[in-house]
Amino acid sequence: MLEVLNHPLITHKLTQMRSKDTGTKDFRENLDEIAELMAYEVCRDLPTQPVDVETPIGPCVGYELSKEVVIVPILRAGIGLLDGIRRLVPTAKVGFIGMYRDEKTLEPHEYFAKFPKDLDKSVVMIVDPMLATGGSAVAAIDAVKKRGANNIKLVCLVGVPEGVRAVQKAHPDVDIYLAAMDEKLNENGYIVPGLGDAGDRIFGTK
Ligand SMILES: O=P(O)(O)OC[C@H]1O[C@H](OP(=O)(O)OP(=O)(O)O)[C@H](O)[C@@H]1O
Ligand SMILES: O=c1cc[nH]c(=O)[nH]1
Ligand SMILES: [Mg+2]
Repeated sequence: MLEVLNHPLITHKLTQMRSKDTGTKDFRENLDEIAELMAYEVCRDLPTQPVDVETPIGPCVGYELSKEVVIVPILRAGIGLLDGIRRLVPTAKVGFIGMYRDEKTLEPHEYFAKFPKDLDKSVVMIVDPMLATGGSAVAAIDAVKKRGANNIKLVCLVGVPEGVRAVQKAHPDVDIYLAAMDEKLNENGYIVPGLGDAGDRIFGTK
């Protein structure tokens, strides 16, 4: 399943992020707001179970979330999506996977991994602003599957068809959510038009 949200509020904020004139503070704030808006859509099909509740007027059957949610940002840039999603799912647990892309080969390299227990019983949301070649996302999904995850959503801001195809080929069971689908990759593996290097723009490292 691939869902490209294309929501006017998200597109407006993403347009501000795309501008090369947008500084670190506004870039981060827009990303945080988009994460919250995306979370609302991504959570639409979370499983629920009936629960008996006594209101001040009488008994009723309500519904509560029946599975833990585990958010897994791909370090570094994925951190920019974490707080916005957690505002909507404050009980979510958080796992981390550190991944950098070799600038020449574009191959992902894992340098850190720490996950909560029971990934096999949870809905696992892997989050990263950029889905370029798809190498980092595929490797992150491999890592959580190795630890038992079987209900996985990949949440990215900007993707390209190459990256989506790579994830769908390696992990056809994973639902993919994008705020926008861009055109292509350039010769350096950057998304065109994209928004540049997300990690550098979030953390001011360029
Ligand atoms: O789809 P891919 O071709 O794998 O590229 C996407 C990855 O590249 C960026 O991370 P980067 O390696 O720049 O690390 P950073 O988050 O520390 O900046 C981005 O945040 C993704 O993780
Ligand atoms: O366009 C891109 C591609 C990979 N990583 C980024 O941060 N931006
Ligand atoms: Mg980067």
